[in-house]
Amino acid sequence: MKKNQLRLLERLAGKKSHRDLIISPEIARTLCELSFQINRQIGLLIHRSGQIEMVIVGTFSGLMIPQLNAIRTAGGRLRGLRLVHTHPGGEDISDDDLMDLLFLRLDLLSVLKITADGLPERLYSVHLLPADTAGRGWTFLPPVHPANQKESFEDLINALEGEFTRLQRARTIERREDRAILVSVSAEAKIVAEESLGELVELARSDNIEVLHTVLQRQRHLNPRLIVGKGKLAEIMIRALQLDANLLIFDQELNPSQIRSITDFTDLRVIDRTQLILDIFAHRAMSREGKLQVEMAQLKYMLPRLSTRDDALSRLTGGIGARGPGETRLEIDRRRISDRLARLSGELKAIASERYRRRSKRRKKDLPVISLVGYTNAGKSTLLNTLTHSDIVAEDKLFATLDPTSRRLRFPTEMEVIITDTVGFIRHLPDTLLQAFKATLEELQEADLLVHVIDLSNPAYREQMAVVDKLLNELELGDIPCLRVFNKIDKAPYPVQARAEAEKEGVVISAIDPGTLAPFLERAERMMGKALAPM
Ligand SMILES: Nc1nc2c(ncn2[C@@H]2O[C@H](COP(=O)(O)OP(=O)(O)OP(=O)(O)O)[C@@H](O)[C@H]2O)c(=O)[nH]1
Ligand SMILES: [Mg+2]
Repeated sequence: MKKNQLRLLERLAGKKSHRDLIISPEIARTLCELSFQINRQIGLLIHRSGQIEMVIVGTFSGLMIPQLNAIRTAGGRLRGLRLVHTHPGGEDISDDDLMDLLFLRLDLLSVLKITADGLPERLYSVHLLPADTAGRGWTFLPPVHPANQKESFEDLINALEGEFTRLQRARTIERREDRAILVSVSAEAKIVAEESLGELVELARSDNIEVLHTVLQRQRHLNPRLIVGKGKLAEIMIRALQLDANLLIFDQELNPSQIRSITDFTDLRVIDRTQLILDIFAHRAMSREGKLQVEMAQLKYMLPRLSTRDDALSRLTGGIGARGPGETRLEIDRRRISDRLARLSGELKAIASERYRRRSKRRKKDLPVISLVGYTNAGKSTLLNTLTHSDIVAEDKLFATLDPTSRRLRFPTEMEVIITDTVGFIRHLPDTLLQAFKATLEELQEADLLVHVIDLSNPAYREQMAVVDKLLNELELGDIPCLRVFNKIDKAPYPVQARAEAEKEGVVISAIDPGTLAPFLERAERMMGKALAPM
């Protein structure tokens, strides 16, 4: 580039364009002339006030827009910046341009086409819409010659911002909650993917997150970098903007580089299923042990993700300072986390041995133990409450119970047992969580009888049973006698069939109705008797 060209460019950077026009005709002309001479795209980022914030020189066919975080915004839903750039190649708005508009939430994006003698030919513009029309979240303005702009740009932007705000205000009654779009990208069968996404919705609700929209994308091959294709991601971003979402939750576990590349495109917080479950656990844990276990799981999840040098991480962790000069800060954090993990593991061991001591005491009294296990929300706590007239927390939320609770139970025949309630299982249970809760779950090995509670009213109850059976095996509990209890018969869609089916494998109850529990008590007692009989 020649010196005088460079000087012209530099001078552009200090200029102010007309605030009521997309671009001043004189500036458009200079831009076209220069772009024509150097045969590269040139772009201007113009603030809503008209101030030119940045001049970007690209290649013949492309323009790299740097991170915009540092540039002041105009305080609205849109970014307060418009991009006007030349296309020396002569094409109008391209797909890449559209992506920039969407991902950067620009006020507007324009392309200046250049004539054969290097003058402005037409200005092509596109902007986002507050609500989809004809299935699209953006619209094109009629092309005009820059010297012939009739419409007020300021009026256009004010109207757009006004509409965004109005729609959002109408939608937003309660603003304290997180507002999320849930995304599943899966190669699994449709029904499996749907069930899993449905469960993700329940998980989000259980964590007090408002679910605004769900996206199910089935793909045979997952995009390794972004998981979803770029076009799909763009669509999601528009929805997020229109619905005023602040959180994106993926049903699939995201690896560090995926989180990073997705957050490169958006300022939404991005988390995955595992983090959501960890978050629920973090909110629910009551006992000291539970809290330590959850913290351990969270740190373990975070550790491998610390190697990404990206502020995505600080969004991911909501606090841990990830960015520093070079790797130094990260290294320290990493070490600090390792230290903390070591301390946690020590404390947890101490608690476990204390529990072991208590347990041996209980053993001396020789009360047999029944442990309730099962998928989350199956009705374990409800059953324990009904059986023992207690009122431990049982609610229609996933993972209502985290801390194990024990109660005494007297059978009709006077046999006395201890009955314990445990944390529920779920498909894709994060491994870090399973590891962290292993100590508590190992207590299940002391059980004389496992009672596997199943929610018969859930269409996916067969899969849920399989998930629980698999986890029980993994925890080496497969050898303990197990009674299947099919619960919620009152709510089952086809009760007669369901009952016939279930009674082949276990007993059928409705935990909210004490009158239905007799077959369960009888069978449990018989199995206990057998289990306790001397060999
Ligand atoms: N209709 C009906 N609802 C039930 C029955 N048993 C439990 N529920 C409801 O199902 C929901 C979950 O019950 P919980 O007892 O909390 O389930 P849980 O297995 O302890 O769940 P987590 O602790 O989250 O793993 C609650 O809203 C219960 O009222 C039943 O037999 N019939
Ligand atoms: Mg429970």
